[in-house]
Amino acid sequence: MIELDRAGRSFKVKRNVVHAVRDLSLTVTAGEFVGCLGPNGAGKSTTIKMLCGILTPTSGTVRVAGLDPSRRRTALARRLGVVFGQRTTLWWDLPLVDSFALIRHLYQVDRVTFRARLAELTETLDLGAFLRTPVRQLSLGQRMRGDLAAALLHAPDVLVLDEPTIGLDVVSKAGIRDFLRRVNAERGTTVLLTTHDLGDIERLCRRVVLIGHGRLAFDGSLEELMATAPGQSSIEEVVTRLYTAGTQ
Ligand SMILES: Nc1ncnc2c1ncn2[C@@H]1O[C@H](COP(=O)(O)OP(=O)(O)OP(=O)(O)O)[C@@H](O)[C@H]1O
Repeated sequence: MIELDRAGRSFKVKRNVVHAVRDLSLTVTAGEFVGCLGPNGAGKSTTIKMLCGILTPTSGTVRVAGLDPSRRRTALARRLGVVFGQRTTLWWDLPLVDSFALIRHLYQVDRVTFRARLAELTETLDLGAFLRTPVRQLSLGQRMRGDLAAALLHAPDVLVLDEPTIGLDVVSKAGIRDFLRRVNAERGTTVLLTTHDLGDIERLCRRVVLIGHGRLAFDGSLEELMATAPGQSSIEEVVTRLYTAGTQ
């Protein structure tokens, strides 16, 4: 469902070249739930942007649902849902429900299907109390639930999330995690998420990949991740050890 084959992305900054992602090969199959970790500046967001077609790789290839994201953005949009925790895709001044109506038009979802999906998402994400509130007046937790609904209204096969729980309180985080678990288990949606919150990884991800200096530094199960540092009992300790052992 997601394939990166020796993908790389560099940026020219004045006279220097920044290699944000280098030689990254990764395959995520349909129905997987994969968490992506890495220190600040490791290349996670750049990778996500290549998966969405926002950035074109400068080397290697990227495929999502069999499509080249940067060349087939419109076709890909029907198969892919994206949430950036730090930036909303909703219309700031419009009531949430109006953003959803615009998304229905953009993705050409028929009215009956749209109504059924919106009702389901409103219930599972508990959106009812603020559907008519302008997005700019929503709390961060409410806005994130709105963004998740917006990303799923067209029932994509793949959901890519860049720090979806950033800034949320423990109860909001638990709600979002529970929702994501259900989306993956019940709809079979493939999920790739980046996070700095190790609770997201522990509670959601069967597979963990770690990016350091733009390269793949680890790919395996949570148990295999823990086994990289025998004697360390918490995921925080294991990840700290990996980050300080050359991935940053
Ligand atoms: N548009 C750009 N121009 C120049 N350099 C960039 C650009 N985008 C990213 N970079 C650089 O690429 C590297 C990887 O950045 P990226 O945002 O992918 O990291 P990240 O793993 O998502 O970090 P964080 O966890 O802090 O969000 C960094 O050194 C960053 O400064």
